[in-house]
Amino acid sequence: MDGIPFIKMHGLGNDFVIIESRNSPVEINVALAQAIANRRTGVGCDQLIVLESSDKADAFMRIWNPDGSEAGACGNATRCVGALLIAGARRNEVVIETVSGLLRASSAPDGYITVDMGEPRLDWEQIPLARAMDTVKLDYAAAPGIASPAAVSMGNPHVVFFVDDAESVKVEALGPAIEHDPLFPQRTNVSFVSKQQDGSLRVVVWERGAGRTLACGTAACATVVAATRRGLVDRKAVIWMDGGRLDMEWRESDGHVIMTGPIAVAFSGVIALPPRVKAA
Ligand SMILES: N[C@H](CCC[C@H](N)C(=O)O)C(=O)O
Repeated sequence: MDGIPFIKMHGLGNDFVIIESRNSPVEINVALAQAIANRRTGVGCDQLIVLESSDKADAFMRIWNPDGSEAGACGNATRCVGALLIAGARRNEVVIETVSGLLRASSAPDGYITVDMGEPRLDWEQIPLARAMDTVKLDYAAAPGIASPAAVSMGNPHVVFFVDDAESVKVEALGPAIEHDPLFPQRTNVSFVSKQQDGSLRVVVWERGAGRTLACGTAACATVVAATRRGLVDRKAVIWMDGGRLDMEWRESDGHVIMTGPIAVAFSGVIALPPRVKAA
């Protein structure tokens, strides 16, 4: 039976099916992406990642959400792909091309991976928003006490709400309405953030096209940028997501957002394709 080999990896529980398509191209379409990502009838993942050939990087990383939409960035997956490419290339740093630009991944102590996620996009048209607004504090309210968020793009749209207690936000109730609000023409990822006693930031995420996830790397990037712009942190932050910790910096020297965190391999396998049934 025909099949597509894959490896399942995750970063803090944000999990990915990764398909190698650089040598023998694998044709993925919306229906196949949805089928693979389906947690009941497929392999199941938060994003499907397809590695394609690139003439300016070690690989081009294509990112599919479980709803079949393509995403412009995926921080935790970039760490996982970085680890795979570093192992294969026997180098400590690799370059990954995405639709949003070139990202550099490098090995860090304790088997962690550091990714330079590039510069945030901060203009309302770059998020994008449907109308001109100050992205430090949007003129937008989602619910009582859930208002005036910041907006940041890391190559994908993020809206960041600062709240008293992120863990008490009803994410599944609020997430879909915010994701689909007409203010966000390309929908948006949604983060709820609260500052903790020790100065770290607790972040709970509703992802565009994926729903609630245990972690989201680009949300962590958007959060450190938004929190710095709002005066809550000074460019560096320890971010605690449901799945664990990310160490973040919005670097002053070049304005790039740097993320460091763990990755893990779960298993590998083959996605079985339906037998080619010949028409009678
Ligand atoms: N899990 C990913 C984000 C996926 C973003 C995707 N949901 C979108 O439509 O932008 C991360 O670690 O950054």
